[in-house]
Amino acid sequence: MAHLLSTSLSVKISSSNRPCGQPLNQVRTTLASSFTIKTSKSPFKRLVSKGDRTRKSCVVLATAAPVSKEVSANPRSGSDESRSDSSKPQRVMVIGGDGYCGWATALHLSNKGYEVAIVDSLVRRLFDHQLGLDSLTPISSIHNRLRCWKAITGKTIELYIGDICDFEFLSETFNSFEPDAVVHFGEQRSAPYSMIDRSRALFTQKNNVIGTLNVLFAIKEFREECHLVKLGTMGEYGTPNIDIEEGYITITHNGRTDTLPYPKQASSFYHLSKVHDSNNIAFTCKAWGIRATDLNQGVVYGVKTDETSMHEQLCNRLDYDGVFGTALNRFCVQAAVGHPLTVYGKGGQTRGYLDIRDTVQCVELAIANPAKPGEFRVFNQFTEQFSVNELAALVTKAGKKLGLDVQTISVPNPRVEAEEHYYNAKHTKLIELGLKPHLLSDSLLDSLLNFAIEFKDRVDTKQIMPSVSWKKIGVKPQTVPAN
Ligand SMILES: O=S([O-])[O-]
Repeated sequence: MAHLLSTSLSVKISSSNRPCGQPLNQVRTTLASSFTIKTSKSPFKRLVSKGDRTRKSCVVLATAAPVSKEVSANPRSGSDESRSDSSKPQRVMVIGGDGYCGWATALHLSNKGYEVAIVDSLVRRLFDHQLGLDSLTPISSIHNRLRCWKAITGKTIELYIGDICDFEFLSETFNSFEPDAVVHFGEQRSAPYSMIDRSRALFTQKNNVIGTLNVLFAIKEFREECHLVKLGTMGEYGTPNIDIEEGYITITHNGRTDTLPYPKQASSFYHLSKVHDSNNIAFTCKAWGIRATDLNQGVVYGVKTDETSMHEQLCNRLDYDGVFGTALNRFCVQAAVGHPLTVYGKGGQTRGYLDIRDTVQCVELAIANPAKPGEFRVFNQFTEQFSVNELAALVTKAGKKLGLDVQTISVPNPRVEAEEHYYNAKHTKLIELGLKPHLLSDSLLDSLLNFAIEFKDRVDTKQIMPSVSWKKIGVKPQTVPAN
């Protein structure tokens, strides 16, 4: 692969691409350590020729010259023979395509024959640097990932590096790529991160809400037929003492009946940002005729997909820390290194879960079956419900089979949440569209545990315990985790 790595790259860094007021020179320094950057103000020359389409020239160029020639030869080719319906979207912009779900999704869609562009500010990698965290798995730079993908499959994924909160950048990106669908993963996605301190709470809500608003305005202004597939969260609903419906509930009140948005009871500044997004999207569907699907996703586990397993440079990230790590992934890594599984409080917290292979399948299904103009669809995107105690028991059992001595401890719950509660959430709409779930099985747990064992020398056990308390959030900037 070495020959693929030597091309020099030009990247536009948007001046607003800075979390928590970080000075631009710090961003440059961080990024410059991994690849060459040209930061001249003059318009960047695209290396990717766009054939017969005239496009603005000042967005990104992270694609290498030899790749671009092939792109220009067939700018709108969707190579998947199974997708013959020309009304289906062909060009998909994956915002946040360098992240955990975004990367797996971008590769999956590219493999399925969609023309894919990744839009990402790379701020997720910066969070790791700032908080002293790291993925269990070594991950390649986005540029090397894309070169590797091209080398293996012959498929090009375009790359636009910048911040969607910068509307000028987003407009250029939209006009350059001309998406038929936008999959929006580009949000700060950690509840604990949003509860670290005031500046992270503000960053989360500004980044998420304004980013989504900009996407809505970009669709209205430049691509009104474009279908927005937005990653929401099951956490928007909270844990009500009644069944959770998919987005809407029909209520009879004082003799009158209406179907209304399902009540939202978010439990962190992050979850609240998703509620605000849902409201903004619903409103613009009504007011402007935007077509949108809100995917209220459950907790994602797993790491491998068909595509990310093709080469080590395509490997996805796997977070096990107390800020970004998700429950089952964290437990598997804890079991692999002999750390007791950290159950928060009583462990009766129940949520919907899904395998990352189902995340990519669900997004594809949503794109292939778009919402109608003006429709705001909501799908609950998970396949099974588990309590934290149930997950701990499953990991203990699977660990035993591999000869691991797995213990569980209850740690004081850093969150404010019900630890024992009713939970029954509907999740039929994606199944109706054809989702074939990968349910949590012994073999998946085996493979996740073996994966964690393979990389266990990379584990920094200081990252494992929760370090962010919902109650202790304050205005003073916090440095975490400093256990
Ligand atoms: O890449 S993310 O979603 O942590």
